[in-house]
Amino acid sequence: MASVRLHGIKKNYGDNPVIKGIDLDIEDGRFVVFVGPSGCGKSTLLRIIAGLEDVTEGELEIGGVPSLGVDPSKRGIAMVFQSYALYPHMTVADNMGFALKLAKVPKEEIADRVRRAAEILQIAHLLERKPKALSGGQRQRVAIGRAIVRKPEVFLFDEPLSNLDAALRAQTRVELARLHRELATTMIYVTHDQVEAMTLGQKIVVFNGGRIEQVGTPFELYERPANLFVAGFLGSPRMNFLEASLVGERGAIATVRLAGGAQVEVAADATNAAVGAKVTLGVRPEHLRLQPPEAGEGGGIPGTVGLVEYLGDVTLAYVQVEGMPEMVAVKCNGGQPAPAMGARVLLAFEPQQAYLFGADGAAMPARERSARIPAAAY
Ligand SMILES: Nc1ncnc2c1ncn2[C@@H]1O[C@H](COP(=O)(O)OP(=O)(O)OP(=O)(O)O)[C@@H](O)[C@H]1O
Repeated sequence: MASVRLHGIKKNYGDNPVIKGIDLDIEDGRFVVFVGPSGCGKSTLLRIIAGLEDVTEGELEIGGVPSLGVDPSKRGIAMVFQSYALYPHMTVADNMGFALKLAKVPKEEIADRVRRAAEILQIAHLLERKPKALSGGQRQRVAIGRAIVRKPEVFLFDEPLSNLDAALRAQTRVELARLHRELATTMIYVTHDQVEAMTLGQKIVVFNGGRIEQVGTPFELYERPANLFVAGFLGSPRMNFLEASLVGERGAIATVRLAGGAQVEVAADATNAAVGAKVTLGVRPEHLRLQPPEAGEGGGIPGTVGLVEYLGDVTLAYVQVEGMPEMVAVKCNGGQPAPAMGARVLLAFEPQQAYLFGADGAAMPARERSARIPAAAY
């Protein structure tokens, strides 16, 4: 097991800066997920840790040892790729033991380590098969087994589940979490799938454009996104954003006016923003309630139901906000009657469940929400 420390890491491909200064501490034994949109540099960073890419600038320590320039085979890491990269002419057992054979580990020990890894992954009955006689999920387990037998200090996973169908992805996700509990080894996992990130990561690192947007537990990132990017990245459908201007603030409750004219309250400390400042109101689809328009007393955002999607457990209603171009997504409990298309409604929400972002995209702090963060995560 080992910690991983990145300091001031930059990487250019020619004139193109793809990693723009990364500082990150990964504690020993943690499961850390790198997540972000395509092209944000997360795979490049993983490959830098693995020693498959040079850096332009910066420092890397694995287990407290400066590791840039150290040969990949000497870094104590094992990497599992999206393409399983198994040797087709070798049996599962030979595939799993191949790196040990190259390292001249005695035969009996190789057989022993392969057998133990195969038991952990429940593929002991497949050891004599060739890869072509395996399903995609089984091949992926062999690829993971090949990493386990090397007893690495750090596992690196680069989108290992993307070639599996949805059901198998879900099952393998659960197995990876179990594997991490059993081995208690540091694992760094790259994905663009927010469900994988939320379910596997003890710590999630959200990347965008070669930079880190936020680091936190799944709970922290979902409940307390630092900015518009993180707020919009995690959650499906994503958080609704509505342009607004600040009317005033009292006792950490801000009042904002939407471009369409509606005035609503948000639990946010807007004392650093001027009255009239442009802000963005953010509300997650599950925090909105559809009310009849005559319920207007308590305030709300008037609109018209433009589209209804019945998904079984939930129904999604998309509401066209009055006087604004935006459609707002609302998650309605599947047990409730579906709202009618074309119905006029008021969108209501609790001030504590909404967010306010300044003109620079940063979230304004909210005392009430912070209090809901549990002390110990995971
Ligand atoms: N060998 C290379 N030469 C030049 N540019 C590269 C090279 N490898 C990656 N890039 C560029 O670096 C950027 C980051 O790529 P990277 O693969 O790290 O992104 P990613 O976040 O992992 O995306 P994806 O999820 O699509 O794999 C991209 O713009 C990519 O085009």
